[in-house]
Formats: sequence, C-alpha cells, structure tokens
Amino acid sequence: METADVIVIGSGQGGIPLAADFASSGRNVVLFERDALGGSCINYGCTPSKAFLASAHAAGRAAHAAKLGIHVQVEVNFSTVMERVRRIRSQFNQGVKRRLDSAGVRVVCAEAAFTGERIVSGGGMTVQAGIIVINTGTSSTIPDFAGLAGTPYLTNRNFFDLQQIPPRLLVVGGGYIALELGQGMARLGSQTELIVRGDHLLAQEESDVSAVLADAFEQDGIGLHFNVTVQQVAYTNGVFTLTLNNGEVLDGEALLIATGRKPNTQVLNSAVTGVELDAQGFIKIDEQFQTTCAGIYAIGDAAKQPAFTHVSWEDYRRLKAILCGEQRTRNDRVLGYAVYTEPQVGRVGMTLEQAHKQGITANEVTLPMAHIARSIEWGHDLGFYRMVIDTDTNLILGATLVGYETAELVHVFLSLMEAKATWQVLEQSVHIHPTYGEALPSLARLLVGDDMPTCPNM
Ligand SMILES: Cc1cc2nc3c(=O)[nH]c(=O)nc-3n(C[C@H](O)[C@H](O)[C@H](O)COP(=O)(O)OP(=O)(O)OC[C@H]3O[C@@H](n4cnc5c(N)ncnc54)[C@H](O)[C@@H]3O)c2cc1C
Ligand SMILES: NC(=O)c1ccc[n+]([C@@H]2O[C@H](COP(=O)([O-])OP(=O)(O)OC[C@H]3O[C@@H](n4cnc5c(N)ncnc54)[C@H](O)[C@@H]3O)[C@@H](O)[C@H]2O)c1
Repeated sequence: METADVIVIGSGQGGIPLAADFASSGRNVVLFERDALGGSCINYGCTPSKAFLASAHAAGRAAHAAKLGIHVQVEVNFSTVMERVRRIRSQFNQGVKRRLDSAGVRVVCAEAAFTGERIVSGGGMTVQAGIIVINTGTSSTIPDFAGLAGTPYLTNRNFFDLQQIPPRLLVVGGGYIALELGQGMARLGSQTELIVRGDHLLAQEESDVSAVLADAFEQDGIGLHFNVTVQQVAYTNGVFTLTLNNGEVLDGEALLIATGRKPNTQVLNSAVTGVELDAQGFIKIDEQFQTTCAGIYAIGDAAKQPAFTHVSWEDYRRLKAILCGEQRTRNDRVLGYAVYTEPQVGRVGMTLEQAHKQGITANEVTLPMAHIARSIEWGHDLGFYRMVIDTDTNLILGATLVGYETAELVHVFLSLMEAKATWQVLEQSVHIHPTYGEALPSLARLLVGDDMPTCPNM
C-alpha cells in the first residue's frame, strides 16, 4: 500500500484546483477519476451546454429579428454546431490535464472506492492519506417508465455526441436541463415537446417566472404538456412513442430524459471508513466540509451543496483555507444562479415567500420589462426585475431577474448583498441610460413611492 498527503476522488470543479494547489505546494497528491478529466461541468454540463446555446440562441435571435424589420432565412449546420461544442469541450478537458500534470498531481484513471480507514483503492492502486477529499458529483436519475430501459434515449451524458438534428424531440422534465437543451434544440430546428410532471416550468421558482418562460417557449414553437407523466415508452423504426397518463401520444426521433440528479456515492463503499450518507445518498458534512470521518472532506454536488460549478469552486477555496488553518465555514456566502434560456433567469437570495417563512418582515417590488426603455428599444419585452427587502433592516434579501442576459445583471445584487448594502445604496446609484442596469435603481425607487414608469424617456 502506498501513502500520500492528499487523495482527491473525482476531478470535479473543486477537486481539480485543490489537487493542483496542494501538489504545487510540494504535497504528494493522488487524484482518482473514472471518466473524462474535468467532471460534469466541462464534459457533459456547463461548457458544452453553453457552447451549444451560443449557436441555438444565435438562430433564435435571427428568427425573432423579424419584429425589428430584419427578415432572415435561418439555415443550421448542425454538424458544425456540435463539432464546435465538442472542440471547446476537448480544449477545456486538455487544459485540466495540463494543469494537473504541471502541478505534479498523480492522476489515476480509474473508479475509486474506500477499502479501509482512509484507504482508497482503484486501478490496481491502494493509497492511504491523512486528508481525503470526495468530489464525485452526480449523475442523471433515470425514471422507471415502462419500456424506457434499453432504448437509445438521451441524457446530458450523450446529448453532446449527437451527429444529426432529430426532426422531432421529446423532452421529459421541466428543470434546468430540460429547459436549456429543449429550447436550444427547438431554436436549431427540432419540433420540441416538453413533458412536465408539475403545473409550471422550473418548479422551484415563482409562478410568474415560469409564466414568462412558457410564453417565450410558445413563441419558439415548443409544445408544453403540464401535469402529465409518461406511462409507456416504445421505440420502433427509429421513432420514440410516449403514451402519457392523460391518453395523449407523442412521437419523436429523439427522447431526452432530464429528470434530476443522484449523487455518485453508491460505489464509494464509504461506510468502511465511517463516512455516512443521508437518505438520498448525499455525503453528510459539517460546517467545515468534514464528513463523519475525521480527515475526510466532501465538496460540490455529492455533498448536497447547491449543484452549480461556482459553488463547487467556492467549496474548494473555503476548504483549502480551512485545511491551511483558517477559521472558515461554508455557510456565510451569498449564492446565485442562472438559467440560460432566452429570456434568462438570474436569481439570488430569498423570494418574498421564503423570507416570510423565516419570519422576516419583508417587502418586494417588481418592475416589468415594458417599463424599461432599453427593453422596448431592443425588442426584449418579456420578463421583469424583482427585489425583496427586509423592512426592518433595509437589507436586500434577494432578487429575481427574468429577461435578456440577466445572468450578468444579477451580479449587481450578488455584490450588494455580499457587502450587506441596504436597498437605499441602489436607490441612490446613478446608472447609465439606456441600459438594462438603469432599471435597477428605478426598481429600488418604487420603494420610496416613485410610480412606474421610472426610467428616463419613459
Ligand atoms: C447539462 C448540465 C448543465 C449545467 N450547466 C451549469 C451551468 O451553466 N452553471 C453551473 O454553475 N452549473 C451547471 N451545471 C452543474 C455543474 O455541472 C455541477 O454543479 C458542477 O460540475 C459541480 O460538480 P462537482 O464538482 O460536484 O462534480 P462533477 O463535476 O460532477 O465531477 C465529479 C467527477 O467525479 C468522478 N467520479 C465519480 N465517482 C467516482 C469514483 N468513485 N472514482 C473516481 N471518480 C469518480 C466523475 O466521473 C466526475 O468526473 C450543469 C450540469 C449539467 C448536467
Ligand atoms: N444553468 C445552470 O446553472 C444549470 C443548468 C443545468 C443543470 N444545472 C444543475 O443541474 C441540476 C440538475 O438539473 P436537472 O434539469 O436534471 O434537474 P432539475 O431538478 O432542475 O429538474 C428535474 C425535473 O424533472 C422532473 N421530474 C423528476 N422526476 C420525474 C419523473 N419521474 N417524471 C417526469 N418528470 C420528472 C422534475 O419535476 C423537474 O421538472 C440542477 O438542479 C442544477 O443545479 C444547472
């Protein structure tokens, strides 16, 4: 058996920099990875999906430009789209390999499992270390629909290997992946149907967020089927046939399953080293990312942190500080997220309902796109900006921005909230005309009683 200073299991978004940093500082680091280096984000998640959406939204914007008086015939070269996606993914993946190699991390390309107390085995190698970091992420959950098993359905894992655009695409799910990839395929030319179990898209968001997205999806020609489940899947002569519980029957040349994620912890055999899992299989951690076994830590999706790359990356920064002796915790951070549909959803902090549930005296203001000069001028008329505040302290508690490129704009709120700024700071700010950003002080001015419309020229 070999020994190391640090073992990292999984090359997720936190594990890579952690392994590289410790190896660069002279520690003996072994990293196990059973699949492509770089984890879900680089290989099957953010990187390929956002490169794919760059093409899809370019096509969508061109198609919608008719309302600006620009009429174009959109012609999609799907092979070029997907080759570009795969080229970018490969470029990022190679970058990870170079980073780990140059830092001196010993990479073992194999599945790892615990075989004893702080002992990890994989690929014919057994290593013991005082510090072990688990960063094994999640995989797609596959529902047990009758007839599904054994059919060539898609998940985010094989979606980016598509060579040809299916004329018709069936998507099961109403969450992030279903919406981003479903809208993307529709914009590239697939007749897309979304099969949604609940009564609105993005179930965790407020219903008016979902309503805006549903409106946009209908403009893209996407069929929306709410409050339905799949009863039967058949696959014959290259065509999927889904029978829904309301009797509806849908056909498509491709079927994308996007029904959520499960933690990659089943094969870890973590009990042998005293690492406990919760009922859903996520690794239990304390405030400092430590598992129920001293010296073993878990970060990212497998530790049930909000499942985003920037969170796994921030887990790494905090865990590194903790391992270097700093008093840090994982809880004192403002976390946001975005959905890269068009329009986008940029979110941070609490909704009004969540604030009330916590017993906070809160209020909210909402500014529709129709009251923002830039959105009228540019023809981006769907969506709204909303801010939630604590009426006792005046602190900003959260924001929901639905509209064009709001994944960028929401950072104004992330920084204000990190700085513990009051809404008056925003209200007093002078933003540039005509921008989407100028609507944010206008939003805050609704709290001092300004009536809409509140932007210049409105
Ligand atoms: C389609 C899609 C799009 C996404 N888009 C975004 C986005 O736009 N923005 C965003 O912030 N987030 C996005 N995410 C989420 C994001 O990809 C994850 O939250 C992020 O990758 C963090 O994951 P992680 O670090 O926990 O582990 P992962 O990136 O999942 O990596 C875990 C690694 O561990 C390996 N592994 C697992 N078990 C073992 C084992 N026993 N032995 C060895 N290796 C093992 C896996 O092969 C994998 O490489 C997206 C996800 C998907 C699926
Ligand atoms: N833009 C981003 O940051 C981004 C993009 C993609 C994924 N992600 C991350 O990846 C995670 C996983 O995404 P996801 O879309 O797989 O999950 P999700 O949890 O967002 O959505 C899952 C959807 O599947 C539905 N569903 C679950 N079981 C079902 C069943 N048996 N039949 C029919 N529908 C069912 C749910 O109702 C929900 O609509 C997200 O939560 C997010 O953290 C982030």
